[in-house]
Amino acid sequence: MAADGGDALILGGIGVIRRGDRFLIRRRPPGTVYAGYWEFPGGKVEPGETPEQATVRECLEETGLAVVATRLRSVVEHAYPHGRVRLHFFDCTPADPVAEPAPEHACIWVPAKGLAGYRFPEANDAILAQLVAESGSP
Ligand SMILES: Nc1nc2c([nH]c(=O)n2[C@H]2C[C@H](O)[C@@H](COP(=O)(O)OP(=O)(O)OP(=O)(O)O)O2)c(=O)[nH]1
Repeated sequence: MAADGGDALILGGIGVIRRGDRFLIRRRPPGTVYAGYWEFPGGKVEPGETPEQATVRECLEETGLAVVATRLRSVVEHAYPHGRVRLHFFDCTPADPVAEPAPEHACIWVPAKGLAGYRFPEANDAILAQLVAESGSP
């Protein structure tokens, strides 16, 4: 982050949580970079964690849902004004097939085709296009 110097690489673990044909997204809270944008749950990798462990931890913290990371979808590097990020996007499924996110987290389930209606940080562009392509929409 910036406090470490502008050149520090921010390592992130992000969960692309899918149930059926829908994905779980949340609005970034006030006071964070890209506040008000939508995102996949996730966050910074802490010392001693793998990106996968960080993904599972952050998904639980930010949604209340325990998830299982099933596949590393991609690693995306992007230079933002606030710093360079390297984001590990993991495909995830909720550990409990009927559990719902805790209401206080204000998460929503959105089908792939609906994701274009939400504003995400730029590093997500390729992933969002992939999800739409995989959904088989015309
Ligand atoms: N969580 C998440 N972060 C994303 C996405 N796309 C994207 O570019 N980012 C960026 C924003 C941040 O620079 C970085 C993740 O940081 P974050 O601010 O969410 O991490 P955090 O929750 O650990 O943050 P904090 O505790 O320090 O506030 O990744 C996304 O889909 N989800």
